[in-house]
Amino acid sequence: MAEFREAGALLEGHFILTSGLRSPLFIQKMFVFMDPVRTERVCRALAEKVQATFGDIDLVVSPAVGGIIPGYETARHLGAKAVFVEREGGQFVLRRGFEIPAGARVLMVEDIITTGLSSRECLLTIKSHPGQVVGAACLIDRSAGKADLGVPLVALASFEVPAYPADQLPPELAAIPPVKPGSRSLGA
Ligand SMILES: O=P(O)(O)OC[C@H]1O[C@H](OP(=O)(O)OP(=O)(O)O)[C@H](O)[C@@H]1O
Ligand SMILES: O=C(O)c1cc(=O)[nH]c(=O)[nH]1
Ligand SMILES: [Mg+2]
Repeated sequence: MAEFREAGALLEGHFILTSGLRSPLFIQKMFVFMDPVRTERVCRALAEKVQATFGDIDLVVSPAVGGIIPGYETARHLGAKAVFVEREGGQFVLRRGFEIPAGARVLMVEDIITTGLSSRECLLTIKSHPGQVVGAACLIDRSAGKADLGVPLVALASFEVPAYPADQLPPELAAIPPVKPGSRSLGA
């Protein structure tokens, strides 16, 4: 978390998350990923945890946009290849000629997990291809382990961050105009 704090990535306000939930805290991971040296440090640490938990990995698959940089950098430290899925008509698909070879030991790498919805969508797409999903990894798990991905998850940091349905906002949050920083449902 110190790396995220030092990068100025811990933002306070009123945020609309990709799940539609509202939160007073947003982790702007791109403020970490804009610094290659910092990104190397956090992803090396994640790769060490992954290696110790799952063993060798052949291929990392990440959900665009946020997962692309940590997926690539974590793969580099694992000695693996890295590809990503991206949204086409709202669904994650493997485009650009990327393939998941049969027999490959596959790791899903996400930047941040809140509800786990994006990770589950990504895993569903991965499982529609050959390859063996051995688990998932993320830099920050905002659910403190509550999100169920259906595969084992390794998180570099894990803590519970408040998030509320839009119709159950505490008054101090309702008083702030909301912003939506993520890329889900952005138009063409
Ligand atoms: O666990 P969840 O409730 O799904 O929330 C976490 C997801 O939200 C963010 O992505 P977002 O769709 O906002 O777009 P981005 O990857 O372009 O930042 C983040 O990168 C995760 O993918
Ligand atoms: O849940 C999200 O959409 C989300 C939360 C967060 O802190 N950072 C982020 O990029 N996305
Ligand atoms: Mg994302």
